[in-house]
Amino acid sequence: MVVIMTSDATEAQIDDVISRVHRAGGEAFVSRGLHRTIIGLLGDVDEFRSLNLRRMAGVADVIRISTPYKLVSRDQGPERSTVVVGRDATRAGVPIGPDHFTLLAGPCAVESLDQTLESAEMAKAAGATLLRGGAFRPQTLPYAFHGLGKSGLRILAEAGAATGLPVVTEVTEVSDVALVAEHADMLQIGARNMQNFGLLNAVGATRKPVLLKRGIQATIEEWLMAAEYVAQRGNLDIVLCERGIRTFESATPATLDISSVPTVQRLSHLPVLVDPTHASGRRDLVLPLSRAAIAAGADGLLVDIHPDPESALCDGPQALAGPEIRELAAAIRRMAPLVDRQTPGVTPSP
Ligand SMILES: O=C[C@H](O)[C@H](O)COP(=O)(O)O
Ligand SMILES: C=C(OP(=O)(O)O)C(=O)O
Repeated sequence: MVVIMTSDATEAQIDDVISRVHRAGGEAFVSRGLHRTIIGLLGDVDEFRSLNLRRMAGVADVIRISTPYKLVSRDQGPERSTVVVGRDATRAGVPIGPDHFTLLAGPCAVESLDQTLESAEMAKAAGATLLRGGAFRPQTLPYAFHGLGKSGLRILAEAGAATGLPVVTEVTEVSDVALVAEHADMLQIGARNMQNFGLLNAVGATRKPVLLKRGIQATIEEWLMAAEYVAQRGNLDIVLCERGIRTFESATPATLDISSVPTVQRLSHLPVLVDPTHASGRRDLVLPLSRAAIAAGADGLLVDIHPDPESALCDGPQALAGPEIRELAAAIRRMAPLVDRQTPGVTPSP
């Protein structure tokens, strides 16, 4: 069962609901998003029914939800959520949600200040409104480049500040969450950590938006359950990212599950992006997959770019450079309006 609070509910009204639930022997998990606060209830449903929660001040609705994930379920309201990244006293932030098409781009790995700055400028010129780059990088091969760590975070933040783009980066360890949250506007949980429950709890306890990639072998339900962990810790600012799943097909590292986009949007109110670069591992497939993602109704794209992919320390074959980025920008410019999306970073065609 979930309690949906009105958009103007006060802290005292939220506390009253929690106290009433506790007195009935239940547990209450408060989750806060941009437009709504939801309280997930755990305990005896019949007991909760007798509490008349719907009549309490600040309560908009009380809903019984049949899915195993409650706070991220679409059952709790018809509206899809918008998550705003990088909002503070001086910046309006970047929306990711049903009205926009948001491009996140940057180098798969932060390698140096020059490379990151150049990538950030390329990303911005292509209409990206968020800079994504890796400082802590999980890799199958222990001898591969694992990122610059803390200095990579500083470089990314500097490139973000220089270009005015809020930054998104992966966190792989619970012990690094506070450090990464200090430097980044959005915390990425990579595919390999989608079911690292300690990490999900830790990012859920921050006030930073979370980008949750689908696990390589995860079903949609497992993915949404992972999102529920983040929400249950209080953070409803979650954006999902489809990045392909492992199938018998070996032509690409993963098979992009494009049907997950409308499926997730039917099951959950959370925004969903598509990452065509990690799914395909090949630059020539990024544009066609991006077009498919836009047409399928994705809320945005996450793509790797690099000023000189041949010299990239990792994932060069999938990184877009100058001409491909311009093609991608043109495709977004043409296609996003056809699916009723605004593209704030994209300059309209003359
Ligand atoms: O996902 C991490 C990197 O981008 C890289 O593609 C991972 O390579 P791996 O599949 O060999 O770990
Ligand atoms: C490593 C990445 O992707 P994934 O976790 O989807 O493999 C990434 O986005 O940098």
